[in-house]
Amino acid sequence: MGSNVRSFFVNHGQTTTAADQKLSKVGSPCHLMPSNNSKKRPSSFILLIAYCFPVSDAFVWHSSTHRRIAKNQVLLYPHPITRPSLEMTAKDIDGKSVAESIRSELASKLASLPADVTSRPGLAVMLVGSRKDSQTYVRMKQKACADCGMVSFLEEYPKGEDVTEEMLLAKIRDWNEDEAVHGILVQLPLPKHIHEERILSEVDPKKDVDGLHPANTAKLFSTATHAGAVKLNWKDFTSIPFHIPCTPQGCIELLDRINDGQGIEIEGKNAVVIGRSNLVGMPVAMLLLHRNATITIVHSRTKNIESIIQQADIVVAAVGRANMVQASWLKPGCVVIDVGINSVDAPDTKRGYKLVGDVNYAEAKEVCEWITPVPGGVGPMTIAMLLRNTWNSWRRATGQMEG
Ligand SMILES: Nc1nc(=O)c2c([nH]1)NC[C@@H]1CN(c3ccc(C(=O)N[C@@H](CCC(=O)O)C(=O)O)cc3)C=[N+]21
Repeated sequence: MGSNVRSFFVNHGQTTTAADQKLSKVGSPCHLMPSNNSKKRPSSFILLIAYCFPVSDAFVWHSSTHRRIAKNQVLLYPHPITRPSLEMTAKDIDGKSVAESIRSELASKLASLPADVTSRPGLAVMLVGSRKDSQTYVRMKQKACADCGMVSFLEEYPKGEDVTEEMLLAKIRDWNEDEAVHGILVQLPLPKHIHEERILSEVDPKKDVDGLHPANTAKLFSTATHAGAVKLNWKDFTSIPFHIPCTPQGCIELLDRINDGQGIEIEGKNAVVIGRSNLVGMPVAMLLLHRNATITIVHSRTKNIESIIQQADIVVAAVGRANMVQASWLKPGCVVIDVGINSVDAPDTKRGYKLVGDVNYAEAKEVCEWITPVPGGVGPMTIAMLLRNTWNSWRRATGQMEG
């Protein structure tokens, strides 16, 4: 095999042409090797084909089984021998246990406060309407607070349709003044007749533990330092003197903690974010940018979405469409952070539904190196980051932390 040879194809007719086109789109030069002329094929190659091997950054596409290959799709498949660091099946990123350790760290910090510090971090949650999922999330947040020794306050407006913006604004002003409240969270979505941005803008930015106030968003989307001459340290969220949305923070925290706490290098990597919401897509792209990744945001109007994702070292999926991202869209060895929480019917389960991500997990696991499961991935991190934001807010308010 010459070192200039980067990709091989075994010709299996039409599909090879599709593969060829797709690979050239990805920018990988390919060499066709006709399989209908078996005499020309070195015998060792047959074994290699069976493994679908890459030679450094080159790939042989295994088409003979047609197993994971849908019409017009190419599967780029890593070989374990030529890439020793790559295992055939991805490792799960255990968000649940990372979140648990963050929560217990917070709990022990709170438990070991000096006796004269009697104040405790307080989180106020506003729940408007009677969505079942929102109720569940709010309950989880309150329990998380109690578990680690924080105080929580709940203001519920079950009849969402009767609520006026003025009522909500008045409550938020109360909380802004209340010294026992260090974090304010308005559970989203709000009923249609309520102007979401108007409500979120009323929250004191210092208490905006969701990081959704325009003042906090602006700081996240800026390259200014905000800390006088001191450069912000994007590797330590606790040192950042404003609030950052919880789910995006959780995504980065996971990237930093995988691989037995060593994390993976973000700098210089191609990161593709799928989705552009205020809550996740846009802020997570900014966080990746601050960590010197090259970012691309793809969305419903993006052309050639698959070939863009195929170039990603890091994929963050945050669209809310069950199993949208297929294994064939992923570059072998990439890291997948699946933010999607979609419920799909599952009549044989107790709840009658189950949660799945935006990524086709079972298939993707065979291609990428690391992947977050759903549930048990990003979800629990969101809550852990909310607690940490509330803790930081309290420390700043009580003069225990600069900034
Ligand atoms: N202002 C605001 N802030 C939010 O942070 C916010 C919001 N609105 N609206 C809705 C989304 C959703 N969200 C989740 C939090 C935890 C899990 C979570 O812990 N999920 C578990 C499973 C939970 C289950 O089994 O139902 C998991 O993924 O393992 C999921 C989703 C916060 N959100």
